[in-house]
Amino acid sequence: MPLVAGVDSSTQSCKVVVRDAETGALVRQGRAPHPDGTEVDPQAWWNALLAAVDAAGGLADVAAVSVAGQQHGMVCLDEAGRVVRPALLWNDTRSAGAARDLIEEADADGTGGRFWAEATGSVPVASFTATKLRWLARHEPANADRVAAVCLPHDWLTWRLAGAPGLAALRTDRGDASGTGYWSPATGEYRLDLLERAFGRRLRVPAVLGPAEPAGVVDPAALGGRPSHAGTVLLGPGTGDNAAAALGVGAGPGDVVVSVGTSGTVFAVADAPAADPTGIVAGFADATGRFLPLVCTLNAARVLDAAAELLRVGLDELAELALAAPPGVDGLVMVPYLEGERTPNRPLATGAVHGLTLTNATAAHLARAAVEGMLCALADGLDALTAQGARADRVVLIGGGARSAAVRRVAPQVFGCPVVVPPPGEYVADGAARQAAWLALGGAAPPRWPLADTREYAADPVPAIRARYAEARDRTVDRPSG
Ligand SMILES: Nc1ncnc2c1ncn2[C@@H]1O[C@H](COP(=O)(O)OP(=O)(O)O)[C@@H](O)[C@H]1O
Ligand SMILES: O=C(CO)[C@@H](O)[C@H](O)COP(=O)(O)O
Repeated sequence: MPLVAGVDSSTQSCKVVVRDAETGALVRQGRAPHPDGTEVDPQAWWNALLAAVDAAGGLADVAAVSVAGQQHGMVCLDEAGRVVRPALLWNDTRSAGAARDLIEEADADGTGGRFWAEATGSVPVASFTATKLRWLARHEPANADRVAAVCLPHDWLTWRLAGAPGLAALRTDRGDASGTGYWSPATGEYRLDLLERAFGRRLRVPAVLGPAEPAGVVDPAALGGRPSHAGTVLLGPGTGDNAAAALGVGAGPGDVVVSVGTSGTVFAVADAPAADPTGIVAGFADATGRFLPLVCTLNAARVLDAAAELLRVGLDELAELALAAPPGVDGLVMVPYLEGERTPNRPLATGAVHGLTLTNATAAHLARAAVEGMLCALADGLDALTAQGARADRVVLIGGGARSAAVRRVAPQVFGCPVVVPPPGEYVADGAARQAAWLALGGAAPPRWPLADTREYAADPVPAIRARYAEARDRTVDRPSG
């Protein structure tokens, strides 16, 4: 029974699972926190990875390991492989102006969105790596001059596990490459002309591997003296966290996955690439050789964290409170743009509460307004995804926020379709482990791992919730600058 490991280096923490490669049975797991903030020294991710590996009982008995990670983050390396500056994360909005410039520069007659969607599958917003490179070139020229290579969080961690053997050894996969803004899911090729357009010159980028192509082997020295496997430990190509989650839950036709993590994401596996010129749906690639049209919001689980903090309750109590208020919250609406927003593209927006009255000024109403508002933003994403051709027979709900009983029960009312919730787990790390198992066992497809004990939540849709939300969303103003 070979064992494999999967890593999820996500925004808030690093999670490691060790599973049986053939059956998928969970053997052990561990986690370690990441620092707060939207720019992070990658060394903190490496330290957390080692701590999570230790908490998961080490890698001495695993045959292969794959790393999945938060998408888009800009990790810049100099010629010697040193990190040039802290990485700018997917939720750092300082490059919103750069995104706007890149779109405007693409075409004078206002069709820049179409240009980018056709070239890279997506229209750049501040999350995308290309916009961060433009920001760096314009705002930190001395740092920009030192950059020799750019890669993503999961690429860098995979490279560190391989012993950081020189820039030529950097590897990535289709899923994460598709979030850079300079790789085309449709052609499977880099668009280094677009990287040059963003940054002013070309940079070394990681080679893009196929779904089960090894990225190398783990360097025992990289693990800092921890016991290592007697044989070699294969390194998988890894992938972005959403592509890994699709693999982790085994998303099939008719499944739309909704992840309520730091980001809120709505995505499906597709046979053809997407190219949405409005930029609402990002046309990513998946981790099996197919495609992953995806909508991402900046505000998801942390909206619940903020509401709990505001009401001075824990997350379970917040859910109880929310479920004590009526659907539609007697007219109270929360527009949850606490970090600005990416979908819709409103980087300067702030959150707002609309419709406060003496009737609905209670803790329970506010708790439910937070849950409904966060889910309505995701429901807008679900509409956009189905408008692009995705079939939504059911929603598979995952991420830390899916642990909330209120999120699980309110979701079918807002989404208007049944919601399937797998047991609480680390589905991104599981997807990475399943990729590692694919490498370890070989074959044309990843091993079949059953998704046991899912629970279905059904409820009559309450269209008034979304109607009121849409009205409040469009009345929510941007933050004054300065
Ligand atoms: N019972 C719960 N109710 C609501 N939110 C929860 C609950 N448990 C965890 N969370 C939230 O889940 C989030 C972390 O989710 P996770 O999917 O691990 O995020 P990420 O992968 O982006 O780091 C945290 O913001 C945390 O507060
Ligand atoms: O930017 C995106 C997707 O485009 C985010 O989904 C990031 O990949 C961060 O993921 P989490 O840490 O929230 O899982």
